[in-house]
Amino acid sequence: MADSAQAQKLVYLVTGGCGFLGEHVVRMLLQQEPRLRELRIFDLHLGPWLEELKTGPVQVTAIQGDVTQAHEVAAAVAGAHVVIHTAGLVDVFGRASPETIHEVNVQGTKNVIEACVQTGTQFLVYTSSMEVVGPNIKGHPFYRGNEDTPYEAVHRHPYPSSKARAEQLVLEANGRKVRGGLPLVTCALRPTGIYGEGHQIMRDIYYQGLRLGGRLFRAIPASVEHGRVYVGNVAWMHVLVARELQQRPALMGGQVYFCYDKSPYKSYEDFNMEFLGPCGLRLVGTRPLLPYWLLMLLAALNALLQWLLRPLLLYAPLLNPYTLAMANTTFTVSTNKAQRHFGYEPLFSWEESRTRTIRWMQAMDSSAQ
Ligand SMILES: NC(=O)C1=CN([C@@H]2O[C@H](COP(=O)(O)OP(=O)(O)OC[C@H]3O[C@@H](n4cnc5c(N)ncnc54)[C@H](O)[C@@H]3O)[C@@H](O)[C@H]2O)C=CC1
Ligand SMILES: CC(C)CCC[C@@H](C)[C@H]1CC[C@H]2[C@@H]3[C@H](O)CC4=CC(=O)CC[C@]4(C)[C@H]3CC[C@]12C
Repeated sequence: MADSAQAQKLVYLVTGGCGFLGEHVVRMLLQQEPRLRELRIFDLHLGPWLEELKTGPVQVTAIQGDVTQAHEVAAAVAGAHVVIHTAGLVDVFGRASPETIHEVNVQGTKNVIEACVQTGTQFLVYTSSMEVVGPNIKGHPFYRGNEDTPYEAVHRHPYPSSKARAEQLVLEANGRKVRGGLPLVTCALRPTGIYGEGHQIMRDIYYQGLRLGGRLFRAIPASVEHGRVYVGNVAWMHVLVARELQQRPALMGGQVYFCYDKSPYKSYEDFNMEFLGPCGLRLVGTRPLLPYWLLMLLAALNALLQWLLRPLLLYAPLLNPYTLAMANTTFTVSTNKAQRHFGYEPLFSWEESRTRTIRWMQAMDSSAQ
């Protein structure tokens, strides 16, 4: 008892802890980080599921706050040993303005960095994205690349631009002196497209398929590979990187790591069918049903409609020029940098990741009926 009381001494803060990834990070920390004394969960919207966590041995503190408000961030960070900054505005559908995306993703990250410096927090893990690399606007493929693969990263869309700028700020902050004189140690994790329990886009595509009579129509050639990674493994990587950053600051400080696991390389649609298929949906066509030029036209039309309707309503379909380019450009990673630097191995096999995701979708399905 005395031993475990002594061992439980660390305070962690997870920003965005009620989001899709954030919730998995929170639950993973509670399961896998025995040195945890207090876990602070900071989010704009707090989830009701937090209540059930408050009965465990770790003190769980829910903080409703906004990363764009420097004073709220500083108050949450004060006294924390480690910050895992997952909060962000994930919008590639034109729901939010470019200014708002920048404010949350860039200014929010600046506020987190400054809060660490001012209050003396030494370890900061940032959830970046594959999108800081690509796909770029020229549609160049990134085929099974790693952290050192040369690639022309060119951003125009507000989301990847904001993630790239925020990642740069986090990496540049590595080594800054925090209050008390110790150096800040930072690193960034770059997930590819995350899937798993709680994935909103998968849910949307599933309901779209149901509306279309249980069918989805192939839009992208099966040969275009899109990188995907299971949310449980992304969460595990966050827990491990946060722990090991404290042990190996010289090696890991200022580094970026792609998030990867054993999920197969497939096209975006074929990959989704691994889960949607067992839920009764069918992907129609071995080749795209519409020619690419027509899809581009439809995507452009959607963008025009979004602009025209904006004063009246928010029209934000899945298909727009940006999402089409994303889905239609090969972007996959093949790396072992996380394994080499901090001993990462996926916690969940592909079979388990798949089963868990299917189980979640089937439960969603039965609760909807
Ligand atoms: N979903 C994906 O496929 C990928 C996501 N990422 C990154 O992972 C992180 C988490 O993404 P998801 O969990 O998918 O998104 P999400 O939208 O489910 O979670 C983001 C969380 O941040 C919170 N948040 C947003 N604005 C905030 C603000 N101003 N102040 C405080 N909290 C705020 C939201 O309330 C939400 O709970 C993001 O930084 C995203 O850029 C990176 C790669 C892929
Ligand atoms: C109807 C179209 C032909 C298919 C649309 C699919 C798109 C909605 C998705 C294709 C690729 C996705 C993105 C990708 O996985 C990388 C991402 C990384 C992030 O950091 C956030 C999410 C996302 C932008 C993801 C969003 C949905 C797609 C664009």
